[in-house]
Amino acid sequence: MKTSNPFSISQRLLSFKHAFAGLRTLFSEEHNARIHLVSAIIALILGFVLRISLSEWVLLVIVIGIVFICELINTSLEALADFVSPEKHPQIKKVKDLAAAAVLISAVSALVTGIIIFLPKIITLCTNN
Ligand SMILES: Nc1ncnc2c1ncn2[C@@H]1O[C@H](COP(=O)(O)OP(=O)(O)OP(=O)(O)O)[C@@H](O)[C@H]1O
Repeated sequence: MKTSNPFSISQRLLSFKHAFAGLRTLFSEEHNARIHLVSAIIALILGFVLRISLSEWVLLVIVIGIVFICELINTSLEALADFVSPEKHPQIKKVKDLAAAAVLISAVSALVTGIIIFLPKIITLCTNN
C-alpha cells in the first residue's frame, strides 16, 4: 500500500533494484524472452553495420522496447494467474492467451519493422557487390 513517505534516494534506488530483479527473472525463466533478446542484439548490430538513419534508430528502439514490455506484462500475468489459480480454469486460459497474443503482435510488428528497415539496405549492399 502507498503511503506519503518523504522522498528518499535509497527508496528510489531500491525501486531500480526491484525492476532489475524483474528483468533477471524474465531472462532466466522465459525462453521466448531470451530469443527476443538475441534478436534485438542482432537488430542493433545490423543497425550499426548498415548505418541506419536517426528516425530508423528511434523506430527500432521503440519496437524492441514494446516487445520487452509485452514479455514482462505477459510473464507477470502468468505468475499471478498461476498463484491465484494453480488448477485449470477457462478464465485463466483467456487471460494467459490474451497476454500471449500481445507478445505475438509486438514480435510480429518488430519483425515487420526490421524487414522494412533492413531489407532494402541488404538488397542494395548485395546488388552493389
Ligand atoms: N491454469 C490454466 N487454466 C487454463 N489454461 C491454462 C492454464 N495455464 C495455462 N493454460 C493454457 O496454456 C497456455 C500456456 O500457458 P503457460 O502458463 O504454460 O505459458 P507459457 O508456456 O510460458 O507460454 P507463453 O509464455 O508462450 O505464453 C496458456 O496460454 C493457456 O492457453
